[in-house]
Amino acid sequence: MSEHAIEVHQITKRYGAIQALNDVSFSVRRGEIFALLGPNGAGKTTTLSIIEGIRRADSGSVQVLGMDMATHARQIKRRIGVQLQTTSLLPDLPVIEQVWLFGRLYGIAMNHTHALALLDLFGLREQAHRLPEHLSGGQRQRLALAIALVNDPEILFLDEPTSGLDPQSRRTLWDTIRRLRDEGRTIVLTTHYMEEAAMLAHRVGIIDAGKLLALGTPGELIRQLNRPTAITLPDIFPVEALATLPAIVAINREGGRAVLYTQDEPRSYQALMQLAHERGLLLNDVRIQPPTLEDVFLHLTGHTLTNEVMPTAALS
Ligand SMILES: Nc1ncnc2c1ncn2[C@@H]1O[C@H](COP(=O)(O)OP(=O)(O)OP(=O)(O)O)[C@@H](O)[C@H]1O
Repeated sequence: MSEHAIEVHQITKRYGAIQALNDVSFSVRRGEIFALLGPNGAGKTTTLSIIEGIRRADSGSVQVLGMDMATHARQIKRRIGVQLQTTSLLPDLPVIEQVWLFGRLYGIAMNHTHALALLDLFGLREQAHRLPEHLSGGQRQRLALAIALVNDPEILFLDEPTSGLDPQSRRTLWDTIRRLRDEGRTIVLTTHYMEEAAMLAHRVGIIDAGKLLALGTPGELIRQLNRPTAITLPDIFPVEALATLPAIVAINREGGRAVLYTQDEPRSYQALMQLAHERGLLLNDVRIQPPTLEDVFLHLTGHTLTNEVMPTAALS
């Protein structure tokens, strides 16, 4: 059995004059959470829908679970789950009936107990007889996930699963996604939240303007950037003393703060603490800022990922 759940080879896609995808290739390993990270219009949804067999690429090929999408779409579709956009929920159907309906589309006759058990997994038992419009945003997203699982899929596709959610709902959904992957499923998601890719995904593909620009674990992508970490502290040491600290590549002093740029944060930090100890100075309010995926994105594209900043409460 191939270690890859998905292999995408050189896919391209045009919509009239718009080159939505340009020679995109990557693979997704079995059992990983893979995130396609990019801004609006980058080509994330197009990529996902081609892998799901909803759209066709103009050229290139896609293998899913060892089968070619061009020849085995039916077999593949039985083994994957696609999270609907919540706007695609049927407005007049109570929650539990939505689950039954999608089960029937897969030829699965779910009984009441089975459907309730699925809703239970997503904390939706009490909402079973409500209409979608009476659910919160987070509950609607969880219902869409529950529906994507009716056929017990091996691969789950989630298009911007936490878009528009508040920080608490977003964290809850991250936990749910991790649990689904712990059950052995492969998860492919798209996001334009840098923190979401960094915290949730094993590997990330960075996509912009239809091109896949980089691929790797968040740690690898950040390390390849080879940028120093910034250590900000009160400006209480002479610059000559700071310059003797190991691995420091630059020092800035401004507005009562000193910023040390280091290639080896643990070594520099330890030596800094030692320096404070030797001089009998108390060192508090020290901030450490390693480079982030946002820096990687900026470096690759020359522009920022998104104007929409995730509230920091989501990270606390
Ligand atoms: N059906 C379509 N017809 C014409 N252009 C399209 C169509 N679907 C997408 N596009 C264009 O193709 C490009 C890629 O769109 P796509 O939806 O794949 O990006 P995305 O990264 O998923 O963005 P978003 O997060 O906004 O959905 C965009 O320029 C978009 O406007």
